[in-house]
Amino acid sequence: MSFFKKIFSKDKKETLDKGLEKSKTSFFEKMSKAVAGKSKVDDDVLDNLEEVLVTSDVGVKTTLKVIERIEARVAKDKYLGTDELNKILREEIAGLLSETNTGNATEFEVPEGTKPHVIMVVGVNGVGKTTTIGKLAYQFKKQGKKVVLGAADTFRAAAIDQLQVWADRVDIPIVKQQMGSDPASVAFDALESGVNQGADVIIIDTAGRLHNKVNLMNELTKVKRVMQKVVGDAPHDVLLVLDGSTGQNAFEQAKQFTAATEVTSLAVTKLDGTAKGGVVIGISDQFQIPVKYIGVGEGIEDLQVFNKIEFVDSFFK
Ligand SMILES: Nc1nc2c(ncn2[C@@H]2O[C@H](COP(=O)(O)OP(=O)(O)OP(=O)(O)O)[C@@H](O)[C@H]2O)c(=O)[nH]1
Repeated sequence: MSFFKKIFSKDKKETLDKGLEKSKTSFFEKMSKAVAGKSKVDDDVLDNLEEVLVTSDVGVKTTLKVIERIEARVAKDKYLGTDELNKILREEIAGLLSETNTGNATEFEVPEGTKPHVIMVVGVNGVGKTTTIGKLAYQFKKQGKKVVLGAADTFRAAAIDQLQVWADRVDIPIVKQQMGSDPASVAFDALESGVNQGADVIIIDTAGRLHNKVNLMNELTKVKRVMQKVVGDAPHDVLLVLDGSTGQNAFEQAKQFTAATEVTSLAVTKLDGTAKGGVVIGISDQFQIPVKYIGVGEGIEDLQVFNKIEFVDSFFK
């Protein structure tokens, strides 16, 4: 491992540890109550643990799987001390998540052979969509890639303005039209401009109004169809951005969006400001779609590639 990589990994770990602080404090407080006065993991402790996991936003289905695994260990080991519970949780949750072949990445990367690589970003207003696009663009630019943004969230002027702010900050071109114009037309222009400029990555921001699923579906389908007139197999990635601080609501949004369009990856933001970080464990267990990125702060460097082992290590440390 190079010196640079070592430094980077340390920074990444520190940011992750700090970002998950609220979730961890809340989790460990609940855990110490759950095992108070007990030295052995018994049925009472397991009941309490179940409640801790559910109230930490891990989600009921995933919680039940974790409890089942711990029950199996209790049955096998006969005596399991409560002082070992964190370590066991860490092992069992890592084991559970490793059954899905996703969330193993350690670097921001664009697959070989798709140039331009087109990422269509979806998600409701306020979840951190624009910020995630900006941070992602910054990471790709840092790798020397040519990035172009497309402001196809034309529903609100603020969305276009905010994306412009990020384009300026990262110093990359943006393709936009007036508020209210056809999102598909903006996406078309952005792809055409990106292709002409020899872009490696084109990131398209889209509006996500959930109040009408049929409209949302139609709009996203149209944007995709029009993009394909320029780049036949676009979009290569449909990234759904979810606000981690909304806990179970993020689950609901994931369900609704995946029903409206084919989502290929997830970003879970705002994990730093919340005690609901456990939601990432449930989401990565329950959706067949990989969590690719997590937002652990407002700074430009605070979007991380999600790695389930690093995450679980940080969470249960
Ligand atoms: N603490 C924290 N704040 C974040 C993170 N990601 C985004 N935010 C903040 O969340 C707020 C909303 O982010 P935007 O990127 O504007 O959200 P959006 O989904 O694009 O919303 P609109 O532009 O309003 O449609 C901003 O204040 C961001 O700074 C994160 O990982 N951590």
